[in-house]
Amino acid sequence: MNADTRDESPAIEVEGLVNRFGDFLVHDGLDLTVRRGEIIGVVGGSGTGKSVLMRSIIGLQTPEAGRIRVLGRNLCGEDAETDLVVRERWGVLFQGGALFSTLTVGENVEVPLKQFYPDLDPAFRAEIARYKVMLTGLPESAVQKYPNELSGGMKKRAGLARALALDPELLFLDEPTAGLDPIGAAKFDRLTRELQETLGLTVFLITHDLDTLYEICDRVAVIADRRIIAVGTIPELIATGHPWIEEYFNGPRGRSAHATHLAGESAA
Ligand SMILES: Nc1ncnc2c1ncn2[C@@H]1O[C@H](COP(=O)(O)OP(=O)(O)OP(=O)(O)O)[C@@H](O)[C@H]1O
Repeated sequence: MNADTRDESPAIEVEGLVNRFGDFLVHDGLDLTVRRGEIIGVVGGSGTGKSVLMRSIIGLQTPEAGRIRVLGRNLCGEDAETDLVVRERWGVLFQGGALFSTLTVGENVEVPLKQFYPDLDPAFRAEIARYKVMLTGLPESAVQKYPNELSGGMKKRAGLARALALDPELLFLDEPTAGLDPIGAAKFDRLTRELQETLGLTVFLITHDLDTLYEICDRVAVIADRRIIAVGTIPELIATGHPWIEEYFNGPRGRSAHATHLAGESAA
């Protein structure tokens, strides 16, 4: 365990974030703190800037203004550090998996290993990749398969294996259950929770999936009006009385997800 891991500072701190595309202001003074070791769900209407927020945090989008600290390092703002070693400490599962179609699953998982550890023995690198693939519940045979030979759920797992390649402390998941059937989605939720617990991960999870929010998120952050308007447990969010939050969680789908969650709790 290194010094930064023992550091008790939040996993992610975003302050005063501003993002704009032309005249379109996406974020205007957005603040968010993610605690170490939590699964935080990020929700909001379509186009409210959830993915742009994630892209800002992982350095794929340069904000117009604001400060971003990840695992105690300043990534953005006047005092930004240029040493980007922190990038090794997170893994990202993009929407759709974003796998390289011409590489096998194993080779896809090897990509970050090659990038960050170019001198690693190829056989050892392949062995790490195989282990990561199996960690996500895929059969060993999946290592040699190409993305177009996999189902949607398997592709997500393969993308997750690649996100775990560097033993990250922080995992970013952008709509991981989108496009999965309800059983596949529930399995993926359980996998996320198991990995978070066993590997001690902090998880930043963008989702529209109410079941995911109820089943595995410790807290939920809501984006509306270009900011995070509330962060908390689902009961805490509902208690804010904000009309969008009220409609989101107390609408038919929200009530159904809550009922499923309660049924699962009483069966356990
Ligand atoms: N590179 C870009 N250039 C121009 N506009 C962009 C760019 N990236 C995002 N946007 C716009 O910023 C807004 C926020 O996009 P973003 O993808 O973050 O939304 P989102 O909340 O993740 O939406 P969804 O839930 O539909 O995935 C959208 O209106 C989008 O069209």
